[in-house]
Amino acid sequence: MDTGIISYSLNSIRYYLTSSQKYKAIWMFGLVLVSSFLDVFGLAALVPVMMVAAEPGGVQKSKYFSLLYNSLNFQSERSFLLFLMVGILLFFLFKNVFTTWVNYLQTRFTADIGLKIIDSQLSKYLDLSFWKFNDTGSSALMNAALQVPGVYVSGVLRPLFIFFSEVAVIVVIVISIIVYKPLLLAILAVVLVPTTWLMYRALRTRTQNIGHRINELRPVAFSVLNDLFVGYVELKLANKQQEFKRKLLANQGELQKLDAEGYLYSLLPIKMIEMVAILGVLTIFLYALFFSNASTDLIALVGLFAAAAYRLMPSVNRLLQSLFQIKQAQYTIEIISGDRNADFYSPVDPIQVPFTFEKSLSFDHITYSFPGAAKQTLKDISLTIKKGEKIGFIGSSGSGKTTLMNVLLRFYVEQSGNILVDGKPLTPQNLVAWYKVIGYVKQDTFLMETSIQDNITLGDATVDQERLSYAIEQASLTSFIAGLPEGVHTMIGERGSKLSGGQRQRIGIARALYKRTEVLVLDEATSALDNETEREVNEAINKLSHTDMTILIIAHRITTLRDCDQIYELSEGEVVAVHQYENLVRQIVQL
Ligand SMILES: Nc1ncnc2c1ncn2[C@@H]1O[C@H](COP(=O)(O)OP(=O)(O)OP(=O)(O)O)[C@@H](O)[C@H]1O
Repeated sequence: MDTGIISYSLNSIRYYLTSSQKYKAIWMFGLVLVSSFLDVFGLAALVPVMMVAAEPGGVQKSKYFSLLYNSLNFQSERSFLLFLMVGILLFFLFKNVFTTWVNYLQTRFTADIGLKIIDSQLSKYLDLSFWKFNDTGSSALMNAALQVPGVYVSGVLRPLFIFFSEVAVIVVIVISIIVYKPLLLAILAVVLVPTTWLMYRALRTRTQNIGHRINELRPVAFSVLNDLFVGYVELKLANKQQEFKRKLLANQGELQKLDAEGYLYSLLPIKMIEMVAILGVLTIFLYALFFSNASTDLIALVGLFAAAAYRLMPSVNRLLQSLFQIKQAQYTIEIISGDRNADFYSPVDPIQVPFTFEKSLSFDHITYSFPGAAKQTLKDISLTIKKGEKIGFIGSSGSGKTTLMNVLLRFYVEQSGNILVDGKPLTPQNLVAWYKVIGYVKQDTFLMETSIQDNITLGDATVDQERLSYAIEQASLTSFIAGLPEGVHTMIGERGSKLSGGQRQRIGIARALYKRTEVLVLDEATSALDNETEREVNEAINKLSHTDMTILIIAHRITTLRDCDQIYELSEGEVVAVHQYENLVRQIVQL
């Protein structure tokens, strides 16, 4: 009917199936067919048995039943009927056990594919280049990684099975009608095919649009909900919670409406088909009534038409419903097979070479501009840092400090120039080795809702206790942790809600130390830290100054840079000055 959407769906699955799974899919489809036939056969067998049972002496009148009766040597009609009833009961029992088993296998199979798609989606998104990752946003990614594969399984895979099994059932019915009465098929085709086709044409675009709109609305819901709960404090203080709640409710209201509309469309086909079938019956009747030469054959034909249409209708209905379901979930196919543009990804190169950092680290004529940006964010930056040095970076907001560090961390890749480690450029082939060397403590340290220990070790199953104690000590966390009832096993709350700002940053520092970071990038918090927090963080940085760690600090307060060997000042993506701490302080005092 619409080979487009069906072949599109099949192609999307093929990508995820191993060759053994492809065979399994065919085998599964065979089983689904058998269960559909059992369903049809069960109902078809019931009617003649009931008719024979209802009529005394009916067994002998029927050619097939009398044959069976005689060949099995039955002595009374009553025991034969009992035999038939038991047979039917056993058949239905078998049929239902069998179809349940097939349903189970089918759901297991589709769930396996669903899991594979989630896996592949996650791998895809974990390889996203950082700018594309930021561009897409976490709400959309969360939706595309979990929700979309779920909808794909229920909205594409399962309906595909239904579609094919109904096609097979319809084909069998049609063949039987051709054998039995070809004229009937012609009438059925004239009545049912255009209706079904028009019905599908009328609703398919609408249904597809509903799917797309639902897909637009879902990430927005995640995002607003996230704002509502993460921004609990700020939104409450600003008296904005109700406004955000209204936004979420408006979003959910539209979603519910679309859901209802989609549901309504799925109910329409059967009603329309029924109307047309009735119209067909009435037309033949009217023809018989008004053209008196119409034979009794015609009346019989009406009966047959009604019976055949009655059996075909549910199948055609399920077929249409499955197509609509796939149309509504078509966006999931677009998402899981889309975004394969190589520019969006920076996967880790499978060939990795070992690498050491012994002497120096250089930014060598680094230039970077964000995709689509008119201006360069970093303009020809060159500077060299010796191993073990502590280097500060200052400059007004937006001058490019974080971007420069992101190039060093390889989240952004320079358009020209190189990052040189001991004179050798960083390439995709030494990225894994580089990530072992470098650590990053962000302004808003990433914290998990777990214990202090798990936050420092990032959930290491076997913890190196000595390294952990060293990291805690160097990050000035010893006395704080000692004062906690459960020590390092104390839970820190969601995103570290039970910790102070300084404690959070120091956990980040401890994490870098536990990892045996050799080059640490420290982005000092811009948010107004109170004096105590500032003292705590400075104390930790101070301690680090006496290690052989190379430290690059983006500072917003001059005092943080007391132990720095050099301080680079950036302005509009360029290094405009290099300072020593004392000179800098003197300059500021003079100002
Ligand atoms: N993902 C991005 N896409 C486009 N432009 C960006 C992106 N991230 C940052 N920029 C722009 O690049 C410039 C440098 O930003 P950057 O974050 O490096 O500044 P910064 O010196 O670290 O500022 P701050 O001290 O406020 O953190 C800014 O003009 C910023 O708007």
